[in-house]
Amino acid sequence: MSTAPLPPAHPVWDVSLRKTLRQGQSSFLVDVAFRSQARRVVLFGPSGAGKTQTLRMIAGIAAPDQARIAVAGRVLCDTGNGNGIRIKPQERHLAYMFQDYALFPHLTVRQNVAFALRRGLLNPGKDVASDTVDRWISTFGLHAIAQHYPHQISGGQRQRTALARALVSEPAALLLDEPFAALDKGLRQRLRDELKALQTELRLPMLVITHDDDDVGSLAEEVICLEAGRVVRHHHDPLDFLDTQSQGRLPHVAGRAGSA
Ligand SMILES: Nc1ncnc2c1ncn2[C@@H]1O[C@H](COP(=O)(O)OP(=O)(O)OP(=O)(O)O)[C@@H](O)[C@H]1O
Repeated sequence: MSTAPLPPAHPVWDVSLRKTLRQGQSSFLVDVAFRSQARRVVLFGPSGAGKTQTLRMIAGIAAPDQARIAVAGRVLCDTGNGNGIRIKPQERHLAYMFQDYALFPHLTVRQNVAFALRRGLLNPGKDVASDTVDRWISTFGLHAIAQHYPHQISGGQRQRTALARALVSEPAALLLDEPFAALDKGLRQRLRDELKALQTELRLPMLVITHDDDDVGSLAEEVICLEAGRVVRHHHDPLDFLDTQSQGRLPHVAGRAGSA
């Protein structure tokens, strides 16, 4: 008897959202929908395509006009369901890493990492005891700089601190906005490899925004291309995406190799 695996009950990413952004006389419509079973998905598109706005609505820090958003089987927002579901950002259990990392400048590396575990309104103390914080400080090799402030550390160390801070609360998924944009080329590739290895170990769903092909090549299982606020292509194979990109860069495209 054949034992074909059952299809998974829920897609990892089930996103359908709409929002009109208005500024003065101009407006911009974000109308994005995609479903994916992949754990490492890249949202790719030129500047102004609507990538950050999409991520902000998934995270719950921007409110869509209409949406149904479910991540890893949990419905986070459903405006079409009776009174509607809009889970608060802090209750979505998603970690969001901003383009500029948004570390707290007046807190040390250790305090920044511990921030998500604070109770009440007080910032964590400099020597806050926590096995979880220790684990992430150690995973990202931050021991030597744990008592430094963000302005005293390098770009790569800032990025690692931001990732440690994102992971310390054991999120259900990781949302990363241009995680490597602020780094130089060599460091970028090293941190991509580290991030991929970590994601593979944790099996944590990860949605990454980028307009860098190399991020796609290193990280993506699937690629969703956004232009002018909409999904224009969904590549289930990142090699297809890279192929399309390289064809687009050729001065004269005579047809794909192997095609008639
Ligand atoms: N509050 C707002 N009011 C009106 N338009 C806005 C507002 N915020 C963003 N936009 C517009 O929405 C569009 C999408 O912006 P978004 O930041 O999502 O782009 P992006 O794809 O992330 O670009 P980048 O790669 O440069 O970060 C842009 O054209 C931007 O000007």
